[in-house]
Amino acid sequence: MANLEIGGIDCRRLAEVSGTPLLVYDEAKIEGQFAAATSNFKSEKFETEVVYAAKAFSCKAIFEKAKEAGAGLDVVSGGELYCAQQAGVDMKSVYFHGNNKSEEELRMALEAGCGTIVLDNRMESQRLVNLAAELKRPIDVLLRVNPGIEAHTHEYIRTSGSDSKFGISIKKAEEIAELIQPVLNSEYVTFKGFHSHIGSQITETEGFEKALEIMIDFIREMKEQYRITAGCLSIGGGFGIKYTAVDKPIPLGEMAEILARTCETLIAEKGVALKKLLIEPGRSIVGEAGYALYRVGFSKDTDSKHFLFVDGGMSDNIRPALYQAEYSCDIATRMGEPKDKTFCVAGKNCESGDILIKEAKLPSSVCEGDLLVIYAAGAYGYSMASNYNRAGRPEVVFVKDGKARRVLRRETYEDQLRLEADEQLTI
Ligand SMILES: Cc1ncc(COP(=O)(O)O)c(C=O)c1O
Ligand SMILES: N[C@@H](CCCC[NH3+])C(=O)O
Repeated sequence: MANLEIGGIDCRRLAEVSGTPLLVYDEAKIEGQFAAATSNFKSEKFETEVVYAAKAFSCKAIFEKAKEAGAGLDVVSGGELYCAQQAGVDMKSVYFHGNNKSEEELRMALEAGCGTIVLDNRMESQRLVNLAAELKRPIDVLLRVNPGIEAHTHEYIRTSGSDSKFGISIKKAEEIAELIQPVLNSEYVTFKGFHSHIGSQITETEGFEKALEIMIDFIREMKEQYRITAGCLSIGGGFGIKYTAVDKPIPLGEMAEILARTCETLIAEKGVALKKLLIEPGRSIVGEAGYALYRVGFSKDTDSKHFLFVDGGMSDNIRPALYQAEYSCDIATRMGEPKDKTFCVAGKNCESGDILIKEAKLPSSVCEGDLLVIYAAGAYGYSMASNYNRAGRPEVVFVKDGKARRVLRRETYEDQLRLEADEQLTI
């Protein structure tokens, strides 16, 4: 009976030291993914930049890894921006996204010296121009447009259909040109180009190639029809990873290379001068590097199911309940044993939908006290975790070369009570 090792460390030891549920990141895998993206996303025709999408997993330690890899940072809230500041990220490399940034967040970005705001709509464009003038702070902008591509992924994580809440439909060229006008007249805000993002967990190149073509045609149209020059294009993130044997993603490095080459061909064909191309991977950087370790508790048989309960659940990984997302798992303390029984792996949250894996083949010898590992748990698990049932968020450790470091400590009952208040409000 063997135990799973991550980064040269026995899982049982990790669980003994840190407790469970525990999120373990193999640092070498994170570094490998950053390197695959940055080294393959290169061109002699234009500048390139890899921007890590913080929403996939954010904490100071991962922001530091992005910085070391020479990647920029995509943030979508004051909270992510603040964390980036505290991690010592170069604010010039920060791209601030979001469809409804508050005035407070826009001020914060301007005051922090954030490099680029990715504008979403007309109201935001005018608001930013006014605020930048008031604060006398320079800032670059990209405008998010919606190329209208239906990506092959779950409907909740598609972002680019014509009714998406993000960006402005590419069909509304005149409206887009009008929206950019105040920026072009602004002393402080500089229009750099366009952004598009077609969805997430996309495993084929086709959607991205299509998006590139549509966006490059659009850049040409804006130049010819409206004399608006967009030197910069971000094609967003969304590169898929392998959750189960069904997923056959294109490796991130290959994807990055294909996008750079496709863009070179397209700009040559269409006679478009592009200064810079960006990608914004999130999931593909951290997803497969993350291992969720749970302690097995009780088990029970119902009419048609063998339930195996673990000490976490939808409060640390909402994805199965929210998107019917599928994962693969093992009993980390029984590696190599025959997987001869089908279990339904369920969490401990008070919700029937709190199922992590509907049908998992595992050794029938599994018993209370064993450890269960869910693979590819590094993206959108911790970042979408909640305190449902006052479950505390798990501890997070980074492991590498037989060494482990805690990067986020376990959330305690006391941490939660710190938010309690009993103050009379002056209304
Ligand atoms: C604008 C934008 N960029 C990047 C990403 C990162 O996506 P992913 O984690 O799928 O790479 C997202 C999320 O889907 C996004 O909305
Ligand atoms: N949170 C989603 C992806 C949304 C990406 C953000 N636009 C997931 O877990 O798959």
